[in-house]
Amino acid sequence: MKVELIPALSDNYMYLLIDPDSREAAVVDPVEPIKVVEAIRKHGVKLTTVLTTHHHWDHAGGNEKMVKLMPGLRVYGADDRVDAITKKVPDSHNFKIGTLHIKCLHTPCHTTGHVCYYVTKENCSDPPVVFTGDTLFVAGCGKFFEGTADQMYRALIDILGSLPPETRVYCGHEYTVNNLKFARHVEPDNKVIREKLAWAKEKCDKGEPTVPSTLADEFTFNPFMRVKEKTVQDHVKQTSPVETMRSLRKEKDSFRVPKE
Ligand SMILES: C[C@@H](O)C(=O)SC[C@H](NC(=O)CC[C@H](N)C(=O)O)C(=O)NCC(=O)O
Repeated sequence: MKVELIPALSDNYMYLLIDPDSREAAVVDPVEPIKVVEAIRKHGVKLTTVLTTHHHWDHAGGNEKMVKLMPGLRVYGADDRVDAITKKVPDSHNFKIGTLHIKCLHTPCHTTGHVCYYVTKENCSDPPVVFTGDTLFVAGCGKFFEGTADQMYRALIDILGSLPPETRVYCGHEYTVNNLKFARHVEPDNKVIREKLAWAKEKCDKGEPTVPSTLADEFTFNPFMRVKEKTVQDHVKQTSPVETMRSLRKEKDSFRVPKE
């Protein structure tokens, strides 16, 4: 399978997901539809589907225009607030884009109707991919606008954390440098965080994306995926992983990112 990353707005990512066998494609969170149409033309694929992670304008705000530009598109989401939605998916709902299998994973917390899309292809050596919207970022997670620490723990650790470790993570925003500065504040002695931060700064200086990461890597540098680690728990003076999640989010909500 192929994933084309399309930058949008100031720090959002849209993704074109292509099944190379059927040339059928889906787009994730097409907030700038004209850019999506250009990408479809470039790849010569047939766009059939919009995958919406959640209802926020910077993710679902292009759906109406996308459907006007390409009538007949199926628009998936898990929230009645998603613009132009045609299919409200239950948790674990499965469907296909050509020969690609898509599994909808409900991850309520950033918004109540947030959904991640997990994609696999049979008899294919490519690793699986997951589109995580504003649930999981590289080295961070979304704010708990409509949910709780228990829900984010379930989303990050129980649901996303039990996918295969090699799964590629495609998230909704480029926040990696700021997230890693917070991660370094939480675990100043974690060498992996410092190395990833140096790498991410270099990528951003060159105008290149830091996406995708892998789930295995997230467990090494993402404080919100590391809530079972003693170093992270000690930082927030907690001993339970869920309380650690709650304290980390509270601290990050008011964290002043150092300039450097
Ligand atoms: C409503 C819509 O705009 C969002 O929810 S965006 C996701 C949100 N982002 C921010 O609050 C801005 C972050 C800042 N620009 C940065 O670079 O970090 C969010 O959930 N962010 C997660 C976080 O940890 O800040």
